[in-house]
Amino acid sequence: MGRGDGHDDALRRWLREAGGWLVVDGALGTELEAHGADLQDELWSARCLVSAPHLIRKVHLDYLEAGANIITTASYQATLQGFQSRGVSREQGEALLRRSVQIAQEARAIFVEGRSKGPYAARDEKDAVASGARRPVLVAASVGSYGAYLADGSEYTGDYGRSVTKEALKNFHRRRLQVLADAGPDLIAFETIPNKLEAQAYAELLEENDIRIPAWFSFTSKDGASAASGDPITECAAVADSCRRVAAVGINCTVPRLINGLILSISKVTSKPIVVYPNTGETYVAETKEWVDSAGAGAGGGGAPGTDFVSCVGKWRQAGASLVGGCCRTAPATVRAISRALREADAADTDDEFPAVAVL
Ligand SMILES: C[S+](C)CC[C@H](N)C(=O)O
Ligand SMILES: N[C@@H](CCS)C(=O)O
Ligand SMILES: [Zn+2]
Repeated sequence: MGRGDGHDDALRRWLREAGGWLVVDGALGTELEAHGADLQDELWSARCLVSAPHLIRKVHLDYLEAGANIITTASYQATLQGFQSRGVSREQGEALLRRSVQIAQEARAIFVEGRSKGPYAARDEKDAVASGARRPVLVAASVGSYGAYLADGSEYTGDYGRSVTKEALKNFHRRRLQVLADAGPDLIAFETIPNKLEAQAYAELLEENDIRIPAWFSFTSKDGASAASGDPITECAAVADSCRRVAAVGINCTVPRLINGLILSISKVTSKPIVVYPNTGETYVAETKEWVDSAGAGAGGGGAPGTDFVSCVGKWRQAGASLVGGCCRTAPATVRAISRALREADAADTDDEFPAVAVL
């Protein structure tokens, strides 16, 4: 198992300073939708970079207030090629990518400013660290997979067809990745990766473009043993493990019941931190861009997404996850509950170390 030689140190340091775990935010796209944004569009959430940047900032802020340490930008489905097919020039497209990072940075600035003045402002730095009030607040630039750009749900199948080679994937992502990295995020989140080929393309791009911002690789799975394409999850995670630029490896937008087994499999091939942020367990129907419950019925559109999986967070932490959040259809309430569950898992751990002794 590879150990990073510097590129993953920042994330390990943030984790150490935070006491071992960090809370990732919840869904961005579906939460924008819950606030009334229309994502029935090939650009999906990236559409809001033009139509509703204020709403993106609000959702980021809601997650920070709910306890997220990491907010993920609205660039998941923002690609130069996607923008171009809508008549957006290359320059304007690059500006929108940079804007996605700026919006998250603005939300962080507003949050940090409020935190230092609010009623719970810690009296000094020592108090602040002890109370968790100074946990890091980080911006992760989202890079959605090629399948996200295709807008046909293929981030959940990994079926890109034979003509899509590793070189083609590298060419597709290269400039977008560079623009996002140059915008100065703290992390780069390669999300919803459905196959090994795309992970290999990302790993090579990180090296070739000398991207020094710590990245995480996060895969989707439908069966708990492999990435969505059928490539064994251990092989996919091994690609991430062997790239010194990758700071964490994990799973997102996958049903909660598969997460524990996937953490255990990933931990067999890497000692890098493990990130998990499942969806609510509903299924995405690409044709209608809607979510249905496991029985195939409509998932209730704007209804409050569940926080059901939160009872598993302690178990996931024990299995080896150190970054935990939510993906599609989760909400700030989910993140608040995750944050509480992680604190409780810590407390339970401490109780184990110092068992109560009735009689001395
Ligand atoms: C994470 S999925 C729900 C994003 C939307 C998808 N790429 C589509 O355009 O249909
Ligand atoms: N960060 C993205 C992931 C979609 S699978 C979002 O939450 O919209
Ligand atoms: Zn998702």
